[in-house]
Amino acid sequence: MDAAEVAKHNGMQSCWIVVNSKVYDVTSFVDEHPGGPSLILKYAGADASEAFNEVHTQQTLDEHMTQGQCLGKLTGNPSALAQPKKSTTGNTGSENEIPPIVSMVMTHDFEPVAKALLSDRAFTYVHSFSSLEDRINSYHRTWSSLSFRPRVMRNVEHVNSTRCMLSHQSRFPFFIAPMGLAGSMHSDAERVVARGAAQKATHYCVSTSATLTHDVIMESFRTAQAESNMRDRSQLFLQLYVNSNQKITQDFLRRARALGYKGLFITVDTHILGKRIQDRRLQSRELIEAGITERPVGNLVSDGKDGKAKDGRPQTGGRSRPGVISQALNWDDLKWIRKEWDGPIVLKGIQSAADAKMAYDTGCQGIYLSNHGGRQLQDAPSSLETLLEIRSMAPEILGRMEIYCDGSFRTGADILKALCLGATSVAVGRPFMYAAAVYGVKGIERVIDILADEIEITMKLLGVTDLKQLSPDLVRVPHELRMSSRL
Ligand code: HEM
Ligand SMILES: Cc1cc2nc3c(=O)[nH]c(=O)nc-3n(C[C@H](O)[C@H](O)[C@H](O)COP(=O)(O)O)c2cc1C
Repeated sequence: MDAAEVAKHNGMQSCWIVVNSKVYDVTSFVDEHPGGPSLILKYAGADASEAFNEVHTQQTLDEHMTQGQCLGKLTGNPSALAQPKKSTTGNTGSENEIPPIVSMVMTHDFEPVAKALLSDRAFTYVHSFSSLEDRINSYHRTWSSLSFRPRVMRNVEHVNSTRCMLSHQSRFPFFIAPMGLAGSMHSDAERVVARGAAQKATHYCVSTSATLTHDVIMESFRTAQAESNMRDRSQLFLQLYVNSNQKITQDFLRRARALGYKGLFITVDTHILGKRIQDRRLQSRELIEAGITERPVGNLVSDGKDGKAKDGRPQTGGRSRPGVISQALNWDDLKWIRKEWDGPIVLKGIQSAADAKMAYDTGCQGIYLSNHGGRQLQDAPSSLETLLEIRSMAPEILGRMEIYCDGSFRTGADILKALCLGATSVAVGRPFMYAAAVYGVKGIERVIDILADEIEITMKLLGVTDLKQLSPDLVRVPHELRMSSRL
C-alpha cells in the first residue's frame, strides 16, 4: 500500500495506520480501542510503530486485527506519510533530571519527581481522585489531625516493630497496597515492587489487574528473597476483583493458590469505576485533540469487542471496561469463593461498622477499611472515620478479626496512630508507585526505609518498645471526630 495513499486516511471517517511496515485499516477499531480513540487517531495516516511497540506486541495485532484490516506492506516513500498529530496535553514523559535518591526524605517527596518525569496520562492515572478538592485535602489531613499522648522515662533502647499479618510475620506494621495497571509507571512495575518488598521483608498485596502475570511476579519475589539471604520472610497476598464470569475468577484463584499467594483480599468497592475527575478531564482533552468534540457524558472509552478482558483484568489505565467486574457480587458469593480458596479471606473496601460486622458474622478473617485511595465513591469516609465507627458501634469485633486500613498514610507516626486504635497493619499505595516509576527497586526500598525509620523514632518518643503496647490511650482523637462516630 503506497505511503501517499495511506496519508489520505487520516481521520475518524477513514483511519489507516502503519505498524512495523504494515498498513492497517483501524477505522472500525478506533472507537473500541481500550486505550482510548485519541491514541490511535494521533497516528491516522502516519507510522504508529514506535508508540505501538512501547505498549503492545505482535500478539495484540494478531488478536485484534482481522485479515481484512491488514492492507499489506507499506510501499513508496515513507516520508509521504502523514505526521503524527502533536500532543497538547502537557507533559509527555521526559528527560527531566532525576534528583539523587538521598534527597527523598519523606514519602511525600516522590510525587513531585514522578509528576515531572511521567507522561500526563500515567501520572493522572495514579493521582486521580473522585471527590472535590476540599474532601481530598481532608483525606490527606485525616490521620495527622490526631495527636499523641506520649509517655516518658520508659527505657526504649530496643524496640520491636514486627507484626503478624494473617499468621505471616513482617518486619513492619505496614504493607504495599494492591495497585493495578502499574505498567504505565514502569515497564517492569510489579516485579520491581516485589523485589523491593522481598528484600525488605515487607508484605505486598498484588492486584488482580497487575500488568505482569502473577507467576512472573511470584518468581521475582522468590528470587529476590533467595538473593537477599534475609532471615525474615515476607509474603505476597492476592487482591481479587470478582469477574462477572465466575469461571474466570475460579481459574484465577486456583492458579494463584498454586503459585503460593497467601491471604485473599476481595475488593468490594469497585463494581463500577468511580468518576475520577482528573482522568475524565484528560480524556476529554485527548478527544478534542483527536478532533472529537461531542461524546455522551460517562465512560469516554467504549467497551471492547466483547467487553471482557481475557484474564480478568478489569480496567485500562483507569478507564473502565464495562462488564468485567461483577456488579452482582453479594455476601452469598463468599460461599463459592471459599470453595476455591481455603486460605484466609479479607474484604477490602469496608466503609461502615454494619458491613464490618457482616464480614465477621460470615467468617472472614479480616476487614480492610479503605475508600480505594479516594478513587471510588465521592465523599466516602476515611479509614479513620470507619475505624472510629467500628470502635463505637461494633466493638465486639475488635481483637477477633484482623483490621487493615489505608488511604493517605504517609508517615510512620500515622501508621502507629491506626495501630493504637486497633488496626493490625496499614497499607500504603501511591508513594510506592511514584518511587518505582522514578527509582525502580531502590525507590521501593527507600519508601520502606523511610517509614521504618519514622516508626522506630515515633515508638521511642511515645515510650513504647513493642507494638503490642500501643493502645487508644496514646492518641487524642479530635472532639468532632469522636462525636461523628458516636464515640
Ligand atoms: C492496531 C492498533 C492497536 C490495537 C489493536 C490496540 C489494542 C489494544 C488493546 C487490546 C488494549 C487493551 C490492553 C491490552 O490488552 O494490552 C490497548 C490498550 C492500550 N493501547 Fe492500544 N492498540 C493499538 C494501537 C495503539 C497505539 C498506536 C497506541 C499508541 C500510544 C496504543 C496505546 C495503548 C495504551 C496506552 C493502552 C492502555 C494500556 C494500559 O493502560 O494498560 N495502542 N490497546
Ligand atoms: C494507581 C492505583 C491503582 C490501584 N489499583 C487497585 C487495584 O487494582 N485493586 C485494589 O483493590 N485497589 C487498588 N487501588 C487502591 C489501593 O489499593 C489503595 O486502597 C489506595 O491506593 C490507598 O491509598 P493511598 O494511595 O493514598 O496510600 C489502586 C490505587 C491506585 C492509586
